Amino acid sequence: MASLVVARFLAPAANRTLRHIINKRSIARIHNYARTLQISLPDQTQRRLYSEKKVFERNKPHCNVGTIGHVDHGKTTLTAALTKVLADQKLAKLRGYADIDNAPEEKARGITINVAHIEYQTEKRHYGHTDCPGHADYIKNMITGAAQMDGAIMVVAATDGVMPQTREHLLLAKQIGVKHLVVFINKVDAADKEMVELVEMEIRELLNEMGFDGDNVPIITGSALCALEGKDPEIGKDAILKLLDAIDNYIPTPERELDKPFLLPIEHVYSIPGRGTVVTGFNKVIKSTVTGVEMFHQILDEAQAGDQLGALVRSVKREEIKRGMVMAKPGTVKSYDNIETQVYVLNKEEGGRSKPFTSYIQLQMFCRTWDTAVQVIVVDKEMVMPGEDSKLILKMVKPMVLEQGQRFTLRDGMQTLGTGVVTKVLPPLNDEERELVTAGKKAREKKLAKMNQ
Ligand SMILES: Nc1nc2c(ncn2[C@@H]2O[C@H](COP(=O)(O)OP(=O)(O)OP(=O)(O)O)[C@@H](O)[C@H]2O)c(=O)[nH]1
Ligand SMILES: [Mg+2]
Repeated sequence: MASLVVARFLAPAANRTLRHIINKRSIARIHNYARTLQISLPDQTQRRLYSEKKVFERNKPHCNVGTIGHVDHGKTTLTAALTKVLADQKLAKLRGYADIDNAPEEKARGITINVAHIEYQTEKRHYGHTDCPGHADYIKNMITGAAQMDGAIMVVAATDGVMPQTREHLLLAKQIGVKHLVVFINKVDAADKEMVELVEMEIRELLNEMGFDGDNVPIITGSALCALEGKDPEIGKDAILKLLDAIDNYIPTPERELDKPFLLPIEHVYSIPGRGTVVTGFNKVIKSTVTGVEMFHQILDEAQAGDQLGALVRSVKREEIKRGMVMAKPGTVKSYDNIETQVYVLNKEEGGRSKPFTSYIQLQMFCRTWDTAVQVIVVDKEMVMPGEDSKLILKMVKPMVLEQGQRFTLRDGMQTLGTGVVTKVLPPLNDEERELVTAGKKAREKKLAKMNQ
């Protein structure tokens, strides 16, 4: 029966009617049928599908980058400008500013709230680009966005220079594991030359201070707005081309760990394919099968580590899956609620708190795409001062999928408190400990007072 369907699908592949009805879904279906039946599609059909750009062609290395930096410095404008300049070379589809910041609240407030994923290519590589929000209220989204980057594009407006989230984003990116970055000094149309030079010096100093190679990180100056509006090519289009060149050459193509078991932190619920995959997290294990994989709405023959993957999963309701869960090969991941960590606590200048803290402070822990409340136990000392590196035990309100060596961020309300790495997983919390972790503030204080008597 199934083969009949395929035969019907393929036979008229050469005629125009089919070309019109070919859409993403029918192509996926054709591919999946073909795969299930272990037949290869005729060349002609393959070519047709590819020529319609509906199937992802893995003919260049893939690299994940993205824009970070202080609010209003021009990250989204730059993202749009990158697609514009590359669209002229047929290496991208133009994505306008309003198309990237497309949520009603983003439009109304003129700021980015959610990260946006964009794709483009250069001659050298295929890029997934994540445009992050700069506003301090949306650092949470920035952390998730940056966690996917192999390299970052730090945007600094020449009119403002280094601002609080310039520092905070740099520090977070570094701690999350983004080792390489290039800098774009934007809005040079609105600043004089001296100002631009000063800002460049300031950035190099900051980069060195934060442990990046400040003397050698490429810094490109230009105007994203001019590039987007097709004005003043010297600071517009040419600057964007220079930036792309710096990205191509300064951010190395990452070595992907292709031999490790499949693991996909879920960012959006949508759909993806694979075989025998499990969606897990939040104490809940859902078994399912991945029936198709795609990247940027194009079908993949095969997904790899590092892809911006979309997976179609069979018979799982949308409401059952949430951001923060992970998809993984059965039996390869575990969740924990008690861990030992090494944490660097930010000082005030780095956007951290000004006062020390002691055991039993409740914080929010951010990791991959999830976040959860944790209770902190300070080990080996009374209290932790801002700017200190400390061993902390974190007791989590709910078990989360994690592993030793994993990096995370700790936040206290709207403030980033520190960043760290999981050094050891500890035995699960007992009932008493769990009660203390999940209790409200008053009940916790009461319990602690009793314990100390
Ligand atoms: N003069 C000038 N203005 C620019 C330039 N690039 C961006 N802008 C303006 O700066 C403002 C902020 O730009 P966005 O691209 O939204 O900034 P952003 O960094 O994405 O902001 P958030 O995502 O909210 O942090 C907009 O009004 C842009 O038009 C530029 O090169 N020159
Ligand atoms: Mg933006």
